[in-house]
Amino acid sequence: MSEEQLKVHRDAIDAIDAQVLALLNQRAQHARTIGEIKGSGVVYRPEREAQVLTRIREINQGPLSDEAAAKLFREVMSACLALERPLTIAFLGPEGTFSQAAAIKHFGHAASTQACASIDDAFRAVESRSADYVVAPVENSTEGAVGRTLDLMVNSPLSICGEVVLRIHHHLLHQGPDRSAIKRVYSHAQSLAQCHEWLNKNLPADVERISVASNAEAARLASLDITSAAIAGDAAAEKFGLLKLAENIEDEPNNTTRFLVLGHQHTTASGKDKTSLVISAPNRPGALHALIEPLARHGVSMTKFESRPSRTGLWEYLFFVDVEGHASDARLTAALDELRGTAAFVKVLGAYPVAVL
Ligand SMILES: O=C(O)C(=O)C[C@]1(C(=O)O)C=C[C@@H](O)C=C1
Repeated sequence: MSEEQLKVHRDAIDAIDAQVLALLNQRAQHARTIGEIKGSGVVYRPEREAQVLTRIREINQGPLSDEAAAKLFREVMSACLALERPLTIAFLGPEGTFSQAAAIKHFGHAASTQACASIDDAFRAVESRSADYVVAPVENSTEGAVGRTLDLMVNSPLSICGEVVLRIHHHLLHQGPDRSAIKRVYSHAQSLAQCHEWLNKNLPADVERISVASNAEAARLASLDITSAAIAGDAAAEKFGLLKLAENIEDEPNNTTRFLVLGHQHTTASGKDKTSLVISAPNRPGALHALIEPLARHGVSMTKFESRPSRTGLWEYLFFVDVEGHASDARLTAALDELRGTAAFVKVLGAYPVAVL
């Protein structure tokens, strides 16, 4: 292609960029006015964001993929929302964790992220209103439930207002290119478990595996010592300037973590929602069946069922249940009313849009 031909297309791109920018600023102006109408009310509207992103995917005609188009609009909405009021999102730190990556995936880059020392601290930051929302891991496709997040939700005044699904890729990170220098590998216990087979096959048996509070902490430790390596993701590799000696070492190629977004608001229906509940049954035969039966009878589909010891009585259990639909849907309201009559304890943890990205 000649320089002249390139110029024709670059001039066209310059002209289009000017139009796109003018339109984006018009959009931002509307968002700013919406912010004024909302006044001191809640600015972040997860149901509306889900509708905007879903519509973008539907009307996209390419050549951009639906995913790429939705990601661009994710950032556009993030910048528009920041004009109404910038948001602060608490996550399990330090900087560079998958929780931070999930927070940015969901809220875009215009939101500020606030690293917390534990999932408990991240909940507390929002409960005390020093942050607006918390993004907390709740389940991993290989390792199962994140018990601490489930336990915290039982007593927290916060409600779930969104979910984020993140593909997790782990890498072996090290300061230099020489794998034989490695005497120990640091990572979060869940990540060590998710890469267990790879470690068995690819590192000598005497290389110690040490679990630490987070993958980012593991990367920080590896950046201080040539005999240490870490298992962590891209963000941690970048932050601590480490080399990827092996990429995508997770045993399960579809390794995915689901995170929940919690805040002080109740989300209205978006058209494609989920509701999360925690319920407990009296300790007698058939009690569990009695809990589930009203859901089935009212045609409510369950997408998750997880049990946890209740911590209040020996051999008593709490059941974490996700169902399709919004808590305000007629079928769900009827099922919930019946459940409240039979279960020892029922709490709606939140009703929220199904993840679009
Ligand atoms: O529709 C709104 O309520 C807006 O504030 C606008 C907008 C957007 O940019 O589209 C921005 C933030 C909200 O979370 C949802 C949507």
